Amino acid sequence: MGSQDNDKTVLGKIQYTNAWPIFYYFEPDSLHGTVEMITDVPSILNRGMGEGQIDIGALSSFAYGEISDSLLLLPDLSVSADGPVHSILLFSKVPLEYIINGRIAVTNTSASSTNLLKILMSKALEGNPEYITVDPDLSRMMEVADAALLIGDHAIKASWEDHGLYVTDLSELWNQWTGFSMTFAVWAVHRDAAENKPEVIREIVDALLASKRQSLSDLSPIVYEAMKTIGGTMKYWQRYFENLCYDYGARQRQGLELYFRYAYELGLISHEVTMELWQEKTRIQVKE
Ligand SMILES: C=C(O[C@@H]1C=C(C(=O)O)C=C[C@H]1O)C(=O)O
Repeated sequence: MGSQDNDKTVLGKIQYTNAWPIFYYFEPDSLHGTVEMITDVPSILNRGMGEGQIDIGALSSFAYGEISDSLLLLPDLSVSADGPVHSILLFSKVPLEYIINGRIAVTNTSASSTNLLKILMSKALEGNPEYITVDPDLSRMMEVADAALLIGDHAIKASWEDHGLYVTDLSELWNQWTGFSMTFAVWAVHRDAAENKPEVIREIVDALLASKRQSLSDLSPIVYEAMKTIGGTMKYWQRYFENLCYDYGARQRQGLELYFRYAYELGLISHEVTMELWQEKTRIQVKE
């Protein structure tokens, strides 16, 4: 697996604002290796990782879980929230408890959030709704369903509209129900790319970590860019980015382990997920 061209490394970048801090100062042209970027919504990147066109980069945590055997998790990188996330939102005509056996339209851009919804509906609310997967367009979704799940910038823009719908933040619901944090995106590398070109991968990981550090030390360039391209106020974006967590430590790992366990119990993932860090693998290789 991985891109067939050994001189080129293909990197997946999530186009939503929630992932910007990790990519904002990442400049592929400044690296020694040749790195090609593919920027898209999570579901497209998930497929690229799964089919091997993408070697390294961001993907839905759920998609990582599905193919964890062929991937290694990159350290200290994620899009997580320990409570509300503000951009994984279920819009409904009536309060949540009345739609647990209804019809829910879910965005075709997601994997983690659609499966989080299934876990919450089934295990927390003991419901069994019908799901339809469609383009992320709130008014169209509400024409064909009782509720609509949007993620990323689609959810953010819809949350600013005056549509009179109930809004449930799925990350907040997960946190209230389990007490755990939720990780929506992780960064991972194909095992063969990690093995065949360790220097390039090391350089990419260092550059992503450096971008994250620089972004978080002063959010204002990202905040202005978000205002310019998406809209909204400075205060909104400052709070939005400050509320997200970009780390991947014990807290995020525990939340993700629980999420994968529930996904397995419900048959959403066909196997139990074992998470292996790229760093651990490198250390083992160094010792050998
Ligand atoms: C926080 C978010 O997380 C995103 C949600 C994803 C999913 O549902 O599969 C994937 C990547 C994340 O960037 C968001 O979209 O708002």
